Amino acid sequence: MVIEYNGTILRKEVAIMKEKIYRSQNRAVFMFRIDSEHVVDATRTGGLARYINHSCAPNCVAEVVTFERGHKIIISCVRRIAKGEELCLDYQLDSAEGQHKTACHCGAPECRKWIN
Ligand SMILES: C[S@@+](CC[C@H](N)C(=O)[O-])C[C@H]1O[C@@H](n2cnc3c(N)ncnc32)[C@H](O)[C@@H]1O
Repeated sequence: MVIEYNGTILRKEVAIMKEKIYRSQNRAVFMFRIDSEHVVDATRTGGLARYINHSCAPNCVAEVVTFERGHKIIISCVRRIAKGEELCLDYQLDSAEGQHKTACHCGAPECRKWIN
């Protein structure tokens, strides 16, 4: 394990509402979808894991561990990581359209060009 993705677990509907509020406040939004019904909101309560960028050839993977009393998102490495190397994840975001697409700058030879 490298780090846990901390934050507040929200139902999907609440997360959608909160995201609108954060955007209206020009706040950067940090959210991680656990499953179709739950999201971890790290915008105000999260730790350093929220700053991990996307890569199409990541050195880390995020796994959702489900407990009786909730969920945890555990980030582990998938290969040896050199000192000073940036941690990165494949966000595996649903594909977006038009202006909602974000160009990927991961620089990997196998880059898919978009993060969503
Ligand atoms: C969870 S934040 C990652 C931390 C962010 N870079 C920061 O400085 O706060 C996710 C956002 O970072 C940017 N990002 C992350 N990985 C990227 C990539 N490979 N290419 C382009 N933008 C990326 C996108 O704007 C994305 O919505």
